[in-house]
Amino acid sequence: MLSIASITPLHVVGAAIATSGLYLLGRCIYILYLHPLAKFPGPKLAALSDAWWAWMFTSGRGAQIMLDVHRKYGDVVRIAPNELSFSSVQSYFDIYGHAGSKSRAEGRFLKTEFYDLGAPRINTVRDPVVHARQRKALSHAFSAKALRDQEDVVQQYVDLFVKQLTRLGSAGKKAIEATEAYNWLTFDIIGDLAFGESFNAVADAKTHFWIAQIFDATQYMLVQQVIKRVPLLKYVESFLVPKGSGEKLQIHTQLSHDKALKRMQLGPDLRPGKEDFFGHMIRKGTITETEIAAQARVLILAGSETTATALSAITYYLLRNPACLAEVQKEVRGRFKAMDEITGDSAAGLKYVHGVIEEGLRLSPPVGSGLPRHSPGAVVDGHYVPAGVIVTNGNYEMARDPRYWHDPEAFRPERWIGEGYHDDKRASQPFSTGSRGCLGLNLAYLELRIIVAKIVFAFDFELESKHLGDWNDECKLYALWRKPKLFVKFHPVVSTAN
Ligand code: HEM
Repeated sequence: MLSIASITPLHVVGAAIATSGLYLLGRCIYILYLHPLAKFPGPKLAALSDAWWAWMFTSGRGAQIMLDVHRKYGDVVRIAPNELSFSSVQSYFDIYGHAGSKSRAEGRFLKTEFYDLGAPRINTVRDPVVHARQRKALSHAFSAKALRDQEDVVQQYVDLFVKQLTRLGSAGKKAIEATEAYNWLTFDIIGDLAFGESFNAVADAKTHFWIAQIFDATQYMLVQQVIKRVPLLKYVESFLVPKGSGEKLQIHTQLSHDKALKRMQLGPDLRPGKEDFFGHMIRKGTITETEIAAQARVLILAGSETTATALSAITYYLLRNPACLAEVQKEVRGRFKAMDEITGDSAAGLKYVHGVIEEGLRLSPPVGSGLPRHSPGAVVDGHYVPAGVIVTNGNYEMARDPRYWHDPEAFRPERWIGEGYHDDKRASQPFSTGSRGCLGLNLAYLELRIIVAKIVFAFDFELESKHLGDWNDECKLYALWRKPKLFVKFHPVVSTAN
């Protein structure tokens, strides 16, 4: 027996270690066997600590890792002590579809604190009442009339883009890096609709300084969210974010304010009688310069990067599937005699183009991560999920699930035509669904249809990056997809001089 007098510092340290060890052991036993989520399968490390989730999220391979864990563990996987990932059509609609059908916050799956990224804006605001107000105010910019008005802007930049592809590519002799070129185009379109002035990226054939900040700035913001959940990562932050990305975020924020101020000064009617993103609110005096800056940043990123990512994937898949490229060329060139016949309406009738777009969005969804929500205490696909548990349902996994898709890894535009292969098309949700689903969906389809139809009409494509591996393996997911270089020769088949 030890007497008090004989207790040494070593004894104290030993006792402290033993107590901590017992506590940790007790906690592990609780988390693995007694916790309300203990019955759900998943990697043991994920159940024990947020570290597994942080690794998955910051690895650049998050989408593929989630695909693998669902293949291994099934439809419901515990990916953190207090988080479940689902992967079924039923769970997708249980989680994201709910919000649309309920008028009060109660019973809804609301966005989690992961979305707390500075001033609350349309895609990050968590309070459902504030969100509904913001969405209603912005919805004018996405009405059917606004969309018709916006088509002129889209057409103007697409036509310039087609000319630039001919010029820069010396009529097909030189390869063009398509992922960057698509960014010029989609950022110019959205920049014009948001700020009333182009970034001039297509005209200058150069990524605008403001846009160049976005990728690193977004990665930086997301890593800060991961650090909030796993504070120890602060010590290795420099390995998780590109150098200087914190400063880039500041520059980007400042530039947004400058552009927003200019937009306010331009007044409501940028193009008389035609809607842009903010004219309606400026006219009614319901938006301030700071709010324009915040919303514009979101709209520009949400509306450009996504569409450019879809176009890059579509181009890759067409080049890797020559029979599909020939089929889409046949459809477009058979339907139109001149470029100016290609409009939002006329392109909407192109079934194969529709299939090509949907298939690109299915195989390479531009929003690649699961969208986290808090369970209100509800049943998801037959499983009761206690209140406060974080849930996601990855679209990436669902869109490659053989239960829903015939030959899921294959690019088959024809699956979207008529009965197709009898796939369950609800299993591809690139725009999400419900009250937090994409507000710009119709604008995105308008752009994609016009751009795909026009470039297929105007050019034969030739892949210069011949050694590129599988597109999704080459892309890295850091909130946004960092895409590989995709060098393409665009051979003009019609005159694009005028
Ligand atoms: C292919 C193109 C696009 C894809 C795949 C896409 C996808 C998505 C997805 C998945 C969400 C839900 C995000 C979440 O829950 O966290 C979303 C939200 C949103 N998107 Fe898109 N998007 C695209 C284009 C656009 C365009 C062109 C705009 C307009 C400029 C836009 C504006 C928005 C807005 C404002 C939200 C937030 C909606 C809300 O929370 O009420 N998106 N988008």
